[in-house]
Amino acid sequence: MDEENTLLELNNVSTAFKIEGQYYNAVSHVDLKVKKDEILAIVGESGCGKSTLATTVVGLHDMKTTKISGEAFFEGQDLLKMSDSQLNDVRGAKIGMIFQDPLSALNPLKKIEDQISEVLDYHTKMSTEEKHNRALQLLEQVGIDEPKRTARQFPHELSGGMRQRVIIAIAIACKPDLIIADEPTTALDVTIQAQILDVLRDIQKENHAGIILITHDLGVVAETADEVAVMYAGEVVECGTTEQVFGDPRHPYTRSLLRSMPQGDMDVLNDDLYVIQGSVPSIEKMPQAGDKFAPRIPWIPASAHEKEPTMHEISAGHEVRCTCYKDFYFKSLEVKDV
Ligand SMILES: Nc1ncnc2c1ncn2[C@@H]1O[C@H](COP(=O)(O)OP(=O)(O)OP(=O)(O)O)[C@@H](O)[C@H]1O
Repeated sequence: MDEENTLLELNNVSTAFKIEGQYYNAVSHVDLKVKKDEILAIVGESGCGKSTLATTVVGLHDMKTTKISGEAFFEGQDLLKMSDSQLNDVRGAKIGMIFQDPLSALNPLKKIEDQISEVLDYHTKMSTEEKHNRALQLLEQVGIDEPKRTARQFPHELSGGMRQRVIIAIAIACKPDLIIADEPTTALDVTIQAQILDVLRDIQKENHAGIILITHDLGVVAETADEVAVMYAGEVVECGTTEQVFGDPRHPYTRSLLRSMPQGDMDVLNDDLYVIQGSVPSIEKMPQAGDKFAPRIPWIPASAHEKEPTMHEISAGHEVRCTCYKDFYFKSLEVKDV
């Protein structure tokens, strides 16, 4: 791992929410690195803690009901120790954020240009003319055909894809070093999704930014990401390059996810789509110790799991949690073999 290129380094990050007087972990002991010029995808089913991890990094939790521990070094400073005003300076300037629902992220009462100017006002000393020119340049950069027209419009006058482009324009307005995109294409149809991903990739190349792309869409990951971290029940269960994780998936959860998508996990029979047994437990019901995925693969004997699962290096940079990957097999195959 090239330390000089590391933009963000998470060490042992945990986030717990207070529910009826008790704290429960939504994110547990996460170690991750995001490098310059790279897209790290965080994948997993709904409820695995992907968004919580992202909002933890940028300090968007109500600390009256949230406990956060660990370190998140960004350009040498621990984001988790920053005051609100320090975080306000970082968010929008050095870290840009793109969230799932572009309509709720935009102010319905303000014209697009004013919304872009707002972030420039907060973080730069640009003149009115400079801001105007920068807004048009940004709209062009994110692939809007008529920047002047769009600049004068309100969010409701734009299509979903256009709104998401505007959100990206706002997120990159100050040329952030890191962009966090949480399900940026989920609300969009497939053609528009591909265009938005192209925009993100272009920006990453042009600005040399690092991107954290949160998604449950493995197709998007395969096409876009350089590195992948698979999360289950608040933990990273497998990480590595996209080639490593998709080409040689090891953790039972990763293998199940890949097998549940068309053309996934080619080394196993794929004539029918696999359905992962059960669902992600709510945080109150999450197993507190042992392999959290074990209840969903009950045919694997308890002795295959570590009592306190740790990460194991399969090859340089490719890590998998728990030793159970060595004994895992798909139950449907067992049935077919009979
Ligand atoms: N503010 C909160 N208070 C209590 N529990 C929360 C809070 N935010 C999230 N959770 C719980 O934490 C767990 C992780 O949620 P999170 O949204 O991070 O998952 P996710 O993988 O991003 O899922 P999705 O794709 O649906 O957003 C879930 O069980 C969720 O219900």
